[in-house]
Amino acid sequence: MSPAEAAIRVEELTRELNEYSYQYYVLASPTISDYDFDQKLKELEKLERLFPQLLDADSPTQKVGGDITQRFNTVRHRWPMLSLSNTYSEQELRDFDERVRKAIGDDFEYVCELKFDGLSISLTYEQGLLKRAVTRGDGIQGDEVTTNVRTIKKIPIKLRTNGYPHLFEIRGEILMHRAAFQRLNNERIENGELAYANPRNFAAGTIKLQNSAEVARRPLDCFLYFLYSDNRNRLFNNHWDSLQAVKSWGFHVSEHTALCTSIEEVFAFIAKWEEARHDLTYDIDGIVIKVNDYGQQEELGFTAKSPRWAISYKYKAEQVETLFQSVSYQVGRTGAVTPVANLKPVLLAGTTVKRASLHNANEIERLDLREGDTVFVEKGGEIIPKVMGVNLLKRQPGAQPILYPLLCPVCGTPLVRKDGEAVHYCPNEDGCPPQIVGRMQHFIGRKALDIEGMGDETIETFFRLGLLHNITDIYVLKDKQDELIQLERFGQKSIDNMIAGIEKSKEKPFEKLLFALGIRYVGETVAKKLANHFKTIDALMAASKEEIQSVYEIGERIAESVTEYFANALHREQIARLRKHGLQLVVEEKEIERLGDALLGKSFVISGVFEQFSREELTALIESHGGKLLGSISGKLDYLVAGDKMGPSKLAKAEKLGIPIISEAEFLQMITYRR
Ligand SMILES: NC(=O)c1ccc[n+]([C@@H]2O[C@H](COP(=O)([O-])OP(=O)(O)OC[C@H]3O[C@@H](n4cnc5c(N)ncnc54)[C@H](O)[C@@H]3O)[C@@H](O)[C@H]2O)c1
Ligand SMILES: [Zn+2]
Repeated sequence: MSPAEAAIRVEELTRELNEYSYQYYVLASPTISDYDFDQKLKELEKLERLFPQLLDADSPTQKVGGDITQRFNTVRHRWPMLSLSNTYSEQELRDFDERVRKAIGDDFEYVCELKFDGLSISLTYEQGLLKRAVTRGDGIQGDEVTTNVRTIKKIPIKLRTNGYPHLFEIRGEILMHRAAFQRLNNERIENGELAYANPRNFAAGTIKLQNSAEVARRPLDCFLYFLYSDNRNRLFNNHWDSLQAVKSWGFHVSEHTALCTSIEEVFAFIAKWEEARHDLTYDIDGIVIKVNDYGQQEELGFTAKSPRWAISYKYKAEQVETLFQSVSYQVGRTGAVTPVANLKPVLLAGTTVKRASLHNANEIERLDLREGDTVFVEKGGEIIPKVMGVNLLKRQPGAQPILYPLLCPVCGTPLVRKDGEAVHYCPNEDGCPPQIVGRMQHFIGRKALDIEGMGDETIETFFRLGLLHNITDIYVLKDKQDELIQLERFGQKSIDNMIAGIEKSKEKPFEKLLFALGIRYVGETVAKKLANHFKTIDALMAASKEEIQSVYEIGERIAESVTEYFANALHREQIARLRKHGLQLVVEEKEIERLGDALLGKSFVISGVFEQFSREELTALIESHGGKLLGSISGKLDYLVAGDKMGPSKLAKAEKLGIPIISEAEFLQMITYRR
């Protein structure tokens, strides 16, 4: 390759790798496998070695990938948080072992650990108390997410034993177990929210939420694997001993760790976990191998991006090739259309795979999927496997591209796609059978009106027989008992049960009903916020988009969806009928526990990061003292409670409108002094 050719290739690889990293770290939706990403990175490294004049300080080979958001305090790491060099091959691992031997001789040990597939976190403890938690960010500085990390039960807030240094930093990986991932992701799908692709993305997305109460609701775990402190070398000689010690201080350290004296033992560890990893309840993507002795680690040192005394051996995600047969388009409760590839059955990671997800039209286009193609299928943390690519060598000449349907595959209505969204929807929400059935199933579901004695199948059967056309029909079933008793497998006892369940659902609180309606983007939490703010369905129905959007943490997308829903005459008529049947359309008083009236009639916006309270806690304080929270700054606002790192535009707006800007302490005085 000539230097000119190399320069072109280096530029091309740099551009591609930067784009993939952005998709991976910032958008949390990778479009290339880790293996392919790492191969491209290695190709770039090689070119930079061959043509050193092409090496740029800003190259992806020199930087730790990651993102820093503007939403948190940015904190500089005392010790840089580096990446690890990685390999997928036995030979490269032997080369690593050779390099280590050359530098420090033959007398050393390795510690082998699992490579947890989560996000790294740095925790600082002072006097045995958790002071600060910071994400890796770009390796030099990261986001301070202490409030969120404090909700993780496996991370001690206060250490119980003695013997730890006065000040130390400990690093580890935050992750979500697969079972929790599937449960919470299914909930999101049911609520019409965007699903996460895998447990790692879910964990990373959770740690960066602004709402710590929501973080606490999502179970996260954390394994610790690095100790740093100024006097570390006086306390321990090596990494292994430090791991045993931090375990006794109360940290969660993996039990699947081994001390190895030869590279052959390392290979045995790798081979064991290649199989055994499927039995773990969380994902790992490889093994980390670290030189044990601290003195030897120092001798080996670091590159710009990673320590020379450690390496990760990554497992290639299991991939198989099979024939793609057709695409099925499934219509969900919210009208979202999901394309699924039907495949020639094939064995993958212990299960037979017949179908694989294609996500949306963009994905089909990206894959350039054609009829009769042979595809690569991979199993990630996802519920169903994913089509990763097409084997172009096996493409039939003249194969036709897959065209996304223009019409709903069930009801024939032209599909729509909103600006900026990847997903197609069938807009015929009140006439498209899977949407009607799905909405009724959602209505009776456990988290909605929780109607006992009625299940998904009952709904389907009743819909098919013409006994139910929409949710309001559920409340007239009691007048149709003569018809019901004729049905097969439906005795008097189950009818009685069901009718009792339906009657009981009339007492469910307004927020449950609001959630049960299945308005797009109105999940449980949003329903609760809207109910608490507007108090009655009439107030909500009369509210403008702007008024809805002014509710704390309610965005434009939700506001638009709610106003659209209630603008529909059919929906208004359904509400009228539900009212006639006696369902709860107002918030029962007493729902907000009142601590005082000091803030009665006053409205607040809170912005930024606070010292003593989380934003959630401040919200609760305002509401329990009779105050109201607004979502945005307007002339009607009484106070802006400003914390650290408040957005400059908010500040400017409040100043322009002459709205009093108060600190956390000033706010607290408002409620203590007047009580
Ligand atoms: N598919 C894509 O589009 C895409 C894009 C960018 C990056 N990536 C992937 O991400 C990798 C880069 O990410 P990275 O810098 O986080 O590297 P990495 O994930 O390969 O390894 C470093 C990380 O491993 C983690 N880790 C887990 N268990 C550990 C243990 N026991 N000891 C020490 N560390 C442990 C730490 O968080 C550490 O930061 C790339 O090599 C690539 O595979 C993929
Ligand atoms: Zn339809």
